[in-house]
Amino acid sequence: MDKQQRPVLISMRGVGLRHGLRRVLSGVDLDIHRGDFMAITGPNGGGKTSLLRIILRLLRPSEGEVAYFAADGSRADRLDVGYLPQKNTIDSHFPLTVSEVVASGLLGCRGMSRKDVEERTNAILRTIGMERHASQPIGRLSGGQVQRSLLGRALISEAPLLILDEPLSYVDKHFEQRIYEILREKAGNTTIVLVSHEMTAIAAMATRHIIVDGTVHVCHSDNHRVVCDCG
Ligand SMILES: Nc1ncnc2c1ncn2[C@@H]1O[C@H](COP(=O)(O)OP(=O)(O)OP(=O)(O)O)[C@@H](O)[C@H]1O
Repeated sequence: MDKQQRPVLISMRGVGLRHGLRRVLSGVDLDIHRGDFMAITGPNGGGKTSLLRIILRLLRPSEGEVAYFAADGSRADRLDVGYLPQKNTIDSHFPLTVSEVVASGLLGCRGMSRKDVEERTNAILRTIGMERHASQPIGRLSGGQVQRSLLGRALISEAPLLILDEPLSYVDKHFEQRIYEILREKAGNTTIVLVSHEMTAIAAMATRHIIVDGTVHVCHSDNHRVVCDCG
């Protein structure tokens, strides 16, 4: 279905962000439609993570409005979302196992039995290739293994919206290919918003491309390929 016909999921109008005197984002007008695969790139410090955090309502914009919409077009208070943050916010001293970190992605899901949670967790551990590390404390993992675990946490609820901030960070080339497979499987039936500096493979999968450098530049051409950050 053409993007114009798909219902809007998230709408941003006149959104801006300041940190103290420093202006990070201004004049952001952006609609994210159901089923979009939106690839976001841009220079370091351009405001990509800030934009995602505003979309997630983890950060309040200094001006403008962010609205969520249900499938029938009515306003929604919240969205079910799987989120992979750019920065690993897990305290390495916190006594959590890989399984527990992955399963924590189900905390907002009601009505699941312990067995359901266990089965879903085991399935995701296989998806991210971390079955052998299931009982290992998260603090004793490599950077790439933590990243896989956090991706598992984002995927486990099978939320209709997936927001991934630099999912390719720390992972090896083999798992990078696995991430592309996962994204191909999800694309179409999940709305994906993904930030990356590595666009070669992702740009070919994405249905929309934007560059964030203090504001949002939407690339309209169907054949557009984002091959490098704008400088
Ligand atoms: N909590 C904060 N307090 C003050 N300034 C901040 C804060 N968080 C981010 N910034 C500033 O906001 C700007 C945008 O940061 P952001 O992390 O959104 O950029 P980015 O495009 O994701 O960068 P990168 O590509 O390096 O990950 C940067 O100049 C950063 O220093």
